[in-house]
Amino acid sequence: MSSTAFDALRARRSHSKVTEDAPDHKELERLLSAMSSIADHSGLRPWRIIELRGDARRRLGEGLAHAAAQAARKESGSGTGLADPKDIEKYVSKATRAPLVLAIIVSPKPSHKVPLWEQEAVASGVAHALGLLLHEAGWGSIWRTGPLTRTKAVRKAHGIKKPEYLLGWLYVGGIPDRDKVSKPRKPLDVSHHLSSL
Ligand SMILES: Cc1cc2nc3c(=O)[nH]c(=O)nc-3n(C[C@H](O)[C@H](O)[C@H](O)COP(=O)(O)O)c2cc1C
Repeated sequence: MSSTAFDALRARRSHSKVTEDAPDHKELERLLSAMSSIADHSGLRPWRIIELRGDARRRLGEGLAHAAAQAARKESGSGTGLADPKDIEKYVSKATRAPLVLAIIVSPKPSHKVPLWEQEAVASGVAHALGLLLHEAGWGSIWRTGPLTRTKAVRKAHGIKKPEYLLGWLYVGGIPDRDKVSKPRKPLDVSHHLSSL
Protein backbone atom coordinates (compact mmCIF):
# COMPACT_ATOMS: atom_id res chain seq x y z
CA MET A 1 0.00 0.00 0.00
CA SER A 2 1.06 3.59 0.46
CA SER A 3 4.57 4.33 1.62
CA THR A 4 4.27 7.89 2.85
CA ALA A 5 1.72 9.86 4.85
CA PHE A 6 1.24 12.04 1.77
CA ASP A 7 0.40 9.03 -0.41
CA ALA A 8 -1.84 7.53 2.26
CA LEU A 9 -3.83 10.75 2.58
CA ARG A 10 -4.10 11.21 -1.18
CA ALA A 11 -5.46 7.64 -1.48
CA ARG A 12 -7.85 7.84 1.47
CA ARG A 13 -11.54 7.59 0.80
CA SER A 14 -14.66 6.64 2.68
CA HIS A 15 -16.73 3.55 2.00
CA SER A 16 -20.43 3.75 2.74
CA LYS A 17 -21.00 0.12 1.73
CA VAL A 18 -18.86 -2.47 3.42
CA THR A 19 -18.74 -6.26 3.68
CA GLU A 20 -19.13 -8.35 6.83
CA ASP A 21 -15.34 -8.63 7.37
CA ALA A 22 -13.94 -6.39 10.06
CA PRO A 23 -10.70 -5.75 11.91
CA ASP A 24 -10.62 -7.74 15.14
CA HIS A 25 -10.07 -6.25 18.58
CA LYS A 26 -6.31 -6.89 18.44
CA GLU A 27 -5.91 -5.10 15.14
CA LEU A 28 -7.92 -2.20 16.45
CA GLU A 29 -5.67 -2.01 19.50
CA ARG A 30 -2.63 -1.90 17.24
CA LEU A 31 -4.07 0.93 15.15
CA LEU A 32 -5.13 2.89 18.22
CA SER A 33 -1.68 2.54 19.78
CA ALA A 34 -0.47 4.99 17.10
CA MET A 35 -2.69 7.69 18.65
CA SER A 36 -0.01 8.21 21.32
CA SER A 37 1.50 10.70 18.88
CA ILE A 38 -1.66 12.67 18.05
CA ALA A 39 -1.17 16.39 18.80
CA ASP A 40 -2.73 16.88 22.21
CA HIS A 41 -2.36 20.06 24.29
CA SER A 42 -1.07 19.01 27.73
CA GLY A 43 -1.41 15.35 26.73
CA LEU A 44 -4.89 15.06 28.27
CA ARG A 45 -5.97 12.24 25.95
CA PRO A 46 -9.55 13.56 26.09
CA TRP A 47 -11.13 10.87 23.96
CA ARG A 48 -12.16 7.28 23.94
CA ILE A 49 -13.72 4.85 21.54
CA ILE A 50 -16.47 2.31 22.12
CA GLU A 51 -16.48 -0.78 19.93
CA LEU A 52 -19.93 -2.01 18.88
CA ARG A 53 -20.20 -5.40 17.25
CA GLY A 54 -23.06 -7.87 16.84
CA ASP A 55 -26.10 -7.12 18.98
CA ALA A 56 -24.42 -4.15 20.66
CA ARG A 57 -25.19 -2.28 17.43
CA ARG A 58 -28.90 -2.81 18.14
CA ARG A 59 -28.54 -0.61 21.21
CA LEU A 60 -27.32 2.19 18.98
CA GLY A 61 -30.30 1.72 16.63
CA GLU A 62 -32.74 1.65 19.54
CA GLY A 63 -31.15 4.76 21.05
CA LEU A 64 -31.46 6.61 17.75
CA ALA A 65 -35.10 5.55 17.39
CA HIS A 66 -35.99 6.77 20.89
CA ALA A 67 -34.10 10.02 20.30
CA ALA A 68 -36.06 10.55 17.06
CA ALA A 69 -39.37 9.89 18.84
CA GLN A 70 -38.46 12.33 21.61
CA ALA A 71 -37.44 15.00 19.09
CA ALA A 72 -40.75 14.50 17.24
CA ARG A 73 -42.73 14.87 20.47
CA LYS A 74 -40.86 18.07 21.33
CA GLU A 75 -41.59 19.49 17.92
CA SER A 76 -45.27 18.53 17.68
CA GLY A 77 -46.16 18.59 21.36
CA SER A 78 -47.93 15.23 20.92
CA GLY A 79 -46.98 11.55 20.93
CA THR A 80 -45.52 9.39 23.67
CA GLY A 81 -41.85 10.05 23.00
CA LEU A 82 -41.38 6.28 22.72
CA ALA A 83 -40.35 4.80 19.37
CA ASP A 84 -42.68 2.35 17.68
CA PRO A 85 -41.28 -1.07 16.68
CA LYS A 86 -41.25 -0.22 12.95
CA ASP A 87 -39.05 2.81 13.57
CA ILE A 88 -36.82 0.85 15.91
CA GLU A 89 -36.17 -1.69 13.14
CA LYS A 90 -35.50 1.14 10.67
CA TYR A 91 -32.80 2.60 12.91
CA VAL A 92 -31.42 -0.82 13.85
CA SER A 93 -30.94 -1.59 10.18
CA LYS A 94 -29.01 1.69 9.80
CA ALA A 95 -26.86 0.85 12.83
CA THR A 96 -26.06 -2.61 11.47
CA ARG A 97 -24.91 -1.45 8.02
CA ALA A 98 -21.35 -2.33 9.02
CA PRO A 99 -20.03 -5.21 11.13
CA LEU A 100 -18.09 -2.84 13.36
CA VAL A 101 -19.22 0.54 14.58
CA LEU A 102 -16.78 2.72 16.51
CA ALA A 103 -18.35 5.43 18.63
CA ILE A 104 -15.99 8.38 18.95
CA ILE A 105 -16.32 10.01 22.35
CA VAL A 106 -15.00 13.36 23.50
CA SER A 107 -14.00 12.76 27.09
CA PRO A 108 -13.19 16.22 28.46
CA LYS A 109 -10.60 16.42 31.21
CA PRO A 110 -10.52 19.20 33.83
CA SER A 111 -7.93 21.77 32.75
CA HIS A 112 -7.34 25.48 33.36
CA LYS A 113 -5.17 25.62 30.31
CA VAL A 114 -6.99 23.58 27.65
CA PRO A 115 -10.55 24.67 26.78
CA LEU A 116 -13.16 22.24 25.55
CA TRP A 117 -12.78 23.20 21.90
CA GLU A 118 -9.14 22.19 21.98
CA GLN A 119 -10.02 18.87 23.58
CA GLU A 120 -12.66 18.25 20.91
CA ALA A 121 -10.03 19.02 18.27
CA VAL A 122 -7.87 16.22 19.70
CA ALA A 123 -10.74 13.71 19.56
CA SER A 124 -11.52 14.84 16.03
CA GLY A 125 -7.88 14.32 15.09
CA VAL A 126 -8.10 10.78 16.44
CA ALA A 127 -11.19 10.05 14.35
CA HIS A 128 -9.56 11.40 11.17
CA ALA A 129 -6.32 9.54 11.82
CA LEU A 130 -8.14 6.31 12.62
CA GLY A 131 -10.09 6.48 9.34
CA LEU A 132 -6.81 7.00 7.53
CA LEU A 133 -5.07 4.10 9.29
CA LEU A 134 -8.04 1.80 8.67
CA HIS A 135 -7.94 2.67 5.00
CA GLU A 136 -4.20 2.10 4.82
CA ALA A 137 -4.74 -1.31 6.46
CA GLY A 138 -7.26 -2.21 3.76
CA TRP A 139 -10.50 -1.59 5.68
CA GLY A 140 -13.41 0.56 4.57
CA SER A 141 -14.90 3.15 6.90
CA ILE A 142 -17.14 6.18 6.91
CA TRP A 143 -17.68 8.79 9.61
CA ARG A 144 -21.38 9.32 10.21
CA THR A 145 -23.21 11.70 12.50
CA GLY A 146 -26.65 13.30 12.38
CA PRO A 147 -28.92 15.59 14.38
CA LEU A 148 -29.51 12.88 17.01
CA THR A 149 -25.84 12.31 17.80
CA ARG A 150 -25.78 14.39 20.97
CA THR A 151 -29.18 13.47 22.36
CA LYS A 152 -29.72 12.01 25.81
CA ALA A 153 -31.19 8.76 24.45
CA VAL A 154 -28.17 8.17 22.25
CA ARG A 155 -25.75 8.97 25.08
CA LYS A 156 -27.66 6.57 27.32
CA ALA A 157 -27.54 3.81 24.70
CA HIS A 158 -23.73 4.03 24.84
CA GLY A 159 -23.61 4.24 28.63
CA ILE A 160 -21.92 7.63 28.54
CA LYS A 161 -22.66 10.53 30.88
CA LYS A 162 -22.00 14.27 30.65
CA PRO A 163 -19.51 15.85 30.25
CA GLU A 164 -18.68 13.16 27.70
CA TYR A 165 -20.33 13.46 24.31
CA LEU A 166 -20.23 11.81 20.92
CA LEU A 167 -18.49 13.00 17.78
CA GLY A 168 -20.22 10.38 15.69
CA TRP A 169 -19.38 6.88 14.54
CA LEU A 170 -16.93 5.26 12.20
CA TYR A 171 -18.76 2.48 10.41
CA VAL A 172 -16.10 -0.08 9.52
CA GLY A 173 -15.97 -3.21 7.39
CA GLY A 174 -14.39 -4.90 4.42
CA ILE A 175 -14.17 -3.10 1.09
CA PRO A 176 -16.31 -4.72 -1.63
CA ASP A 177 -14.20 -5.73 -4.65
CA ARG A 178 -16.02 -3.31 -6.93
CA ASP A 179 -15.04 -0.41 -4.65
CA LYS A 180 -11.35 -1.21 -4.47
CA VAL A 181 -10.64 1.72 -6.75
CA SER A 182 -9.40 5.22 -6.15
CA LYS A 183 -11.95 7.98 -5.92
CA PRO A 184 -11.72 10.85 -8.39
CA ARG A 185 -11.19 14.11 -6.52
CA LYS A 186 -11.83 17.64 -7.62
CA PRO A 187 -8.41 19.29 -7.50
CA LEU A 188 -7.97 21.58 -4.53
CA ASP A 189 -7.32 25.19 -5.40
CA VAL A 190 -4.71 25.67 -2.72
CA SER A 191 -4.71 29.46 -3.22
CA HIS A 192 -8.16 29.53 -1.56
CA HIS A 193 -6.85 27.71 1.48
CA LEU A 194 -3.35 29.06 1.92
CA SER A 195 -2.47 32.71 2.16
CA SER A 196 0.12 34.95 3.73
CA LEU A 197 -0.24 37.93 6.01
C1 LIG B 1 -17.78 15.04 11.39
C2 LIG B 1 -18.28 14.35 10.15
C3 LIG B 1 -19.57 13.88 10.10
C4 LIG B 1 -20.07 13.24 8.97
N1 LIG B 1 -21.36 12.76 8.96
C5 LIG B 1 -21.82 12.11 7.88
C6 LIG B 1 -23.10 11.49 7.88
O1 LIG B 1 -23.83 11.53 8.87
N2 LIG B 1 -23.53 10.87 6.76
C7 LIG B 1 -22.73 10.80 5.65
O2 LIG B 1 -23.15 10.22 4.64
N3 LIG B 1 -21.50 11.35 5.63
C8 LIG B 1 -21.02 11.99 6.71
N4 LIG B 1 -19.77 12.53 6.70
C9 LIG B 1 -18.98 12.50 5.44
C10 LIG B 1 -18.37 11.13 5.19
O3 LIG B 1 -17.68 10.68 6.33
C11 LIG B 1 -17.39 11.18 4.00
O4 LIG B 1 -16.33 12.04 4.26
C12 LIG B 1 -18.12 11.61 2.73
O5 LIG B 1 -19.04 10.61 2.37
C13 LIG B 1 -17.18 11.87 1.55
O6 LIG B 1 -16.43 10.73 1.26
P1 LIG B 1 -14.84 10.81 1.25
O7 LIG B 1 -14.39 10.81 2.68
O8 LIG B 1 -14.38 9.60 0.49
O9 LIG B 1 -14.47 12.07 0.56
C14 LIG B 1 -19.23 13.12 7.83
C15 LIG B 1 -17.90 13.56 7.90
C16 LIG B 1 -17.43 14.18 9.04
C17 LIG B 1 -15.99 14.65 9.09
